[in-house]
Amino acid sequence: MEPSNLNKEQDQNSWALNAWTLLSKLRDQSPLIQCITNFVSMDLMANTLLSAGASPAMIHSIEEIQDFTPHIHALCINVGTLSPAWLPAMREAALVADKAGKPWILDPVAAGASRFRLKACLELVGLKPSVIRGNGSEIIALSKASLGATKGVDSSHESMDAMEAAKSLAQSSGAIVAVSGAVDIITDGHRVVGVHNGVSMMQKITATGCAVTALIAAFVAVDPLHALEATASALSIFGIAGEMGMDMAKGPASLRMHLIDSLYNLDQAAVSSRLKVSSL
Ligand SMILES: Nc1ncnc2c1ncn2[C@@H]1O[C@H](COP(=O)(O)OP(=O)(O)OP(=O)(O)O)[C@@H](O)[C@H]1O
Ligand SMILES: Cc1ncsc1CCO
Ligand SMILES: [Mg+2]
Repeated sequence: MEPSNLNKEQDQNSWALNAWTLLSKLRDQSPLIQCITNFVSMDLMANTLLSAGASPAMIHSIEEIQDFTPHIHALCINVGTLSPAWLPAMREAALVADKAGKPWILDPVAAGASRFRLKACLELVGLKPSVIRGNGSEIIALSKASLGATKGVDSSHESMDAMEAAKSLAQSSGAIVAVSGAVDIITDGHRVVGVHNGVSMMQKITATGCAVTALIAAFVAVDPLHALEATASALSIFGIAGEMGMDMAKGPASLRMHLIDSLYNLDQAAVSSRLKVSSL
């Protein structure tokens, strides 16, 4: 084998081992993940976290944050069905999590769809999320701080179109930035990693992006000092569950069910043989 191919294979093996180790830790530790999320995603997000081994809590009232948030292991904030009443609770939870040293992850759903949403997302970016995960259009809007040609919550860009936007957002915010798509891109502003798992039918199930953001929160909860690796691992594990689910599915509705079952049943052999991560 060519030395460069040998290096790639060793790299792949070490990514697979790391992803499996993190999933095993998650199953052992069952981290408590607070989710302040949109009405559409609550069910899929909670079930994704449960099937991976984490403990979800959809607690979003501002009255509960001072008591509850210090006890969590990570926080996921998703602006999907944002209204002015929700924003103070999001701010407060991000501040309390940060003060308690708990990682928090931002999903800037449809960031470029309106001025209200963009301003809210930019303000949340300023509250030091560990990771920002969006689709191509969301990351481009956030990085340029401008409204975009929008299809609402769906992306009108390929993830690769958002490569430079992702790097620049990571550098300006200090967060790890992940862009989902056919290839998921994960960057700290310097290093860029690509995850080549998943199936395109996942885009036909609403809130798969929201669900994988929450899964990233759970992975970062068990390895907070390596947020880039934890983020890439979560995206590859979710993608592998999608691939295995697709082998049994007849369409989006049954894929949703089989994806959750595959995530729950995932073993080391499947992770080792299917995981595809590369440096970009
Ligand atoms: N073409 C594709 N091929 C393989 N996997 C894909 C493809 N597009 C998206 N995915 C996977 O589907 C999941 C959701 O990504 P997507 O980019 O659709 O998020 P999103 O637009 O934020 O979704 P939502 O807003 O509905 O939550 C990710 O795990 C991603 O890797
Ligand atoms: C469809 C939809 N609308 C607002 S949030 C959401 C879920 C996917 O992001
Ligand atoms: Mg989304």
